[in-house]
Amino acid sequence: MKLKFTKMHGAGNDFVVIDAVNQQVTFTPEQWKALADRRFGVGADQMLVVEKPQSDGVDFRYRIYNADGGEVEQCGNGARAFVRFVTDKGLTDKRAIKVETMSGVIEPRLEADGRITVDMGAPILDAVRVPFDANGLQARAEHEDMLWPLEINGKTIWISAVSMGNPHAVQVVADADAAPVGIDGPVIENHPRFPARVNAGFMQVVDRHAVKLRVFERGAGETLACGTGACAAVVAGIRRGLLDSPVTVATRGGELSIAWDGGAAPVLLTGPAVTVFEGEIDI
Ligand SMILES: N[C@H](CCC[C@H](N)C(=O)O)C(=O)O
Repeated sequence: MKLKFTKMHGAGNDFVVIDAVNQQVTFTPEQWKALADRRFGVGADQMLVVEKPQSDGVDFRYRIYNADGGEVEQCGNGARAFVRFVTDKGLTDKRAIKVETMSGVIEPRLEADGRITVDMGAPILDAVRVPFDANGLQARAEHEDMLWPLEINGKTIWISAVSMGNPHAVQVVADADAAPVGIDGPVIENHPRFPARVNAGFMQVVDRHAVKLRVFERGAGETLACGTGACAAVVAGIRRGLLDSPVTVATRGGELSIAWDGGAAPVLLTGPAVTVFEGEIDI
């Protein structure tokens, strides 16, 4: 079939965005993987599929597929690209849009300055719901947080387990640029204590309102930015007593801003969303 798509990115985390309101899209994981391939396909970290809503009181549904073809629960940078897409395509004239995802309804908003703020909902900190198997592990309390030991490549790392609808393992490192993201990232991603696998965050604290972050993403490898990863890292940093809201997150692809008042308060993610080109592909 001929598939129309829009290539977009949010701080360098890049997407193939598809209007499934006006075209029928039912692909296999192999087809999603082929679309994401940077040599034989269009190339992207994730594919975002915009559909009519299934629930009342919601404007759209959007589905997220990783480069490995697997469907996942949430994508923070993708939520911003979604807003830019439906606005620019004239699929809505709203500026605050209710969109349902696999992990629930979120409400991204197009700001007057063109940036987009997404209410990502409250973080999930109960290990079982991340999901993280903590059985038999001895946690280390730090401020409000619980740090868990993981055996990785012959060493023990201490991680915060946080879900933003999707699972994250966040560790603090002295130097994000020097962190062994390519070596430890895949081992963390596939660690048996994360039954749904996990996104691995490497956070360097710059000051109480700024961090540098690299994320080895589940199903995509290291990306230039990870929106839910930035949310999870800031939540972990605030709970560890290392950060105060709001926090500027410097990623390799650009800056994100995260605000969180703690507890059951929502995490607010603000950042850019850019359309790169329109395309069509036979798939
Ligand atoms: N790799 C993630 C999905 C994309 C998240 C990321 N691109 C973001 O901006 O939040 C996962 O498997 O949970």
